[in-house]
Amino acid sequence: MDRQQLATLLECGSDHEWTAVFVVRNDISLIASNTVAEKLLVLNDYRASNHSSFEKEWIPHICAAIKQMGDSVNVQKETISIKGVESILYFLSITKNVTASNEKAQERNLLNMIEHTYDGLVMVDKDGYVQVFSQAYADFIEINQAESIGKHVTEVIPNTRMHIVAKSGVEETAQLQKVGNNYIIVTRTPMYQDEKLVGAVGKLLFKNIGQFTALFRRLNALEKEVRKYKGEFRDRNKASYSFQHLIGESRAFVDVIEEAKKAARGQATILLLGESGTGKELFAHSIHQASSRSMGVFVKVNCAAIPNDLLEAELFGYEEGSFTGAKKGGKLGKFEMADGGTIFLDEIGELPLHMQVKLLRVLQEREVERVGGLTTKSVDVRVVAATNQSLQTLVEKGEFRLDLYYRLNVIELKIPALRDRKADIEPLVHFLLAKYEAILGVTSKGVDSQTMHLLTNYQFPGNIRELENIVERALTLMNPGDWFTPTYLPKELKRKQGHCADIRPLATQLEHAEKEAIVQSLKNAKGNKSEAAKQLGIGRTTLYEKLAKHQLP
Ligand SMILES: Nc1ncnc2c1ncn2[C@@H]1O[C@H](COP(=O)(O)OP(=O)(O)OP(=O)(O)O)[C@@H](O)[C@H]1O
Repeated sequence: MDRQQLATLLECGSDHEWTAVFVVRNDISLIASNTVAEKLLVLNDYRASNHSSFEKEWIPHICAAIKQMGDSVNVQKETISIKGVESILYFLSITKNVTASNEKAQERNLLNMIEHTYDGLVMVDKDGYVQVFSQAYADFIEINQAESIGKHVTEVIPNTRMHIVAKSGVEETAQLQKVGNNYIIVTRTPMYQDEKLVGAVGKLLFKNIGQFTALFRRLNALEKEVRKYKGEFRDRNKASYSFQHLIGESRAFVDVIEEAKKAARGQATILLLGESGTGKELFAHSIHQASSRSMGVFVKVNCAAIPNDLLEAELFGYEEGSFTGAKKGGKLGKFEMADGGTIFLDEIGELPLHMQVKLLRVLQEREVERVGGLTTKSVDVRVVAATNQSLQTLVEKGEFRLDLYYRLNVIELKIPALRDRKADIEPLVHFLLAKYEAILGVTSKGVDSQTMHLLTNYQFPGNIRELENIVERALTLMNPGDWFTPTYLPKELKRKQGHCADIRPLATQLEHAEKEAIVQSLKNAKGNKSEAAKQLGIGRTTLYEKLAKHQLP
């Protein structure tokens, strides 16, 4: 074998399986393949050895090093003659262990990940000895990372409980731990392998309590904000009245209140009928408050106030991008908002026909479909509807669907007009007077009998709303502390009842007439008091007394 052949032999082998050849001549020379040289980097050391120590010490040493790398090795020895010189060839047939090297690579990746992902991480075995310690953690507590491995964790981390968790198997979440002058927040999790406790992993969540407090404050602020919005939503969508706010003692009124209280107990749809201003909305609020849904929201929809093309989106909501101008994230419809509560559909007679069909479906299926949506959502809502129109007439005219009318009219409550329950007028006037005195910050002596008489006999086409306006107007025009006299009633009301002049108490009118007569007679007598007394047919002393009484000069 010449040098060239030997060189080829030395460098043979593939990536996964390669052969290292060592040639020992005359006890002193050594040649190894480059592959082995690169891998073991100890070639020069072999060169210095002799044949006997090479075989006894270095071959086992090289084999051990190869095995430690996870590969397997097989040694063969052959005696050959190279250019007449006897030499010994050692063939090391090395097989790379792919699995082992993959595992090594995975381990390296994992450690790499730990270094880059976690702020601080420590892993101990079941006896509390450190197996892994991330650089960030080491930097934070100012220790040498490499030196920490293998030490007992209590020697590395002050006030640690890692060794306790590794023994107890009980997780400790978000615990405060003092490190130097700082408080840190850590989580210690026991580690199991084949259901056996093998150690624990500790994670540093916050490097100082300040970070945690800042996060905690932020969370608190967000929570407050959510509570505020929830509160605002509930405030805007809550029933503000209950039956005790409804004033009236007439038989007709008391009867309808009783019916409404019974209806409130169930879940059936209620239709409130009555002229405008009779208190239908107040009834709807009160029914919700007296029902089992009182903890839920009360959502009011005025069907007459919403433009036709917006009505569907308003009632059932819409999905994002369902039309130009649709809000990002879509919008909740009133039915969804009222889930668990009551929806009050005021002026239901104004609902356009195409929407009546959709409403009918919701009432039947108890499901809503958002505009632009592909799915339906079930809602648990009680419906209370109201109208001042005759739905039957609308049905006859083809403006209201008969099927919807029946769906709504499960329980019908008719609220009588104020003129049909005159006994309610007086208590209502007193109630409204007190209400508006408080609102306007004024006081009055009360309502005189003439005014009450006029009010009781008035027809009130606008019902209680009209009475409310009359009382507010009077209190605004009156001097503080005055009586509510007919002077402060609207002319229209007095005219309709043939009441042409203000009627004031007789004594007041007599006083006023006396003062007028005195002023007139003094004018006629050009200030001569004796002459004026003569004209008036009274004595001078009496005239002087009356001048003083009326504070005339
Ligand atoms: N029984 C009552 N006691 C006290 N106030 C009442 C009573 N009924 C009605 N009101 C008052 O009268 C006004 C009109 O009532 P409400 O709005 O409930 O009437 P409505 O029948 O719903 O009217 P519309 O048909 O015009 O919507 C409200 O300010 C309400 O507070």
